[in-house]
Amino acid sequence: MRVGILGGTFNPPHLAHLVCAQEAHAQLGLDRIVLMPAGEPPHKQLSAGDPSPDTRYELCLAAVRSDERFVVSRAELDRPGRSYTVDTLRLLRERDPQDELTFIVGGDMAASLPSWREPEAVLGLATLAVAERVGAKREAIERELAPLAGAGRVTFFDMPRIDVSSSLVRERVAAARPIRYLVPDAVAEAIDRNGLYRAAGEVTT
Ligand SMILES: Nc1ncnc2c1ncn2[C@@H]1O[C@H](COP(=O)(O)OP(=O)(O)OP(=O)(O)O)[C@@H](O)[C@H]1O
Ligand SMILES: O=C(O)c1ccc[n+]([C@@H]2O[C@H](COP(=O)([O-])O)[C@@H](O)[C@H]2O)c1
Repeated sequence: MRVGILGGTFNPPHLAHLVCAQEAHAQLGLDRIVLMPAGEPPHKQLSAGDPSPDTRYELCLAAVRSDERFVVSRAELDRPGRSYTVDTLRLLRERDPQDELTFIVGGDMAASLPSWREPEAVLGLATLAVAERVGAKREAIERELAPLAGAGRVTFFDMPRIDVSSSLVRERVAAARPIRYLVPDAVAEAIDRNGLYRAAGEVTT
């Protein structure tokens, strides 16, 4: 099976995550997309008031509920410590050695691959599929990744530019502005029902 993995903090999942995954699914001929919420994001600091990993998992489930192309994995939530992608890919490879793995990232994340844990091992385990996103230029990303062994396993796909981020959604909720259409309805309902993001958290990077 050709499996695409969209890793993220999903704090919360939004429209651009789903469009990104959908375009990878369609353009790269993937059979299934796995949303992989990070238990402890390797490069991001969550703030104290942020929802728990389990709540972010529930938000991901709500986001993909009625779409049979998507599943949500608990692999990184059930593993203690920082959620390094290389560990996740090794686990998936061990579980299903026949699967062909594609790790999907937004262009902004792709350029940072050299600073990830064992970036060359990541490229040995999976194809890296990069969505082109505002501010992320293909040539700049290729230049950044060229020195890595396995750079030939980086592929690009197009997605409509969607200037939505989890930070934007959080800021809008904190400012009592509507988030309908920026996130799936079930996610907006869960955010509302659980009173998430009402107090502005410290900005994460
Ligand atoms: N608008 C977008 N267009 C394309 N890719 C995106 C977009 N938003 C997020 N992604 C990609 O989705 C993956 C998971 O992102 P993440 O969960 O960190 O969301 P985020 O919106 O970037 O979060 P935050 O605003 O909190 O930094 C990353 O690979 C990221 O590059
Ligand atoms: O493994 C690493 O060193 C590493 C460093 C930065 C990001 N990642 C992964 O990239 C994905 C997107 O990251 P983020 O910070 O946008 O949620 C997510 O699955 C992270 O675990 C992984």
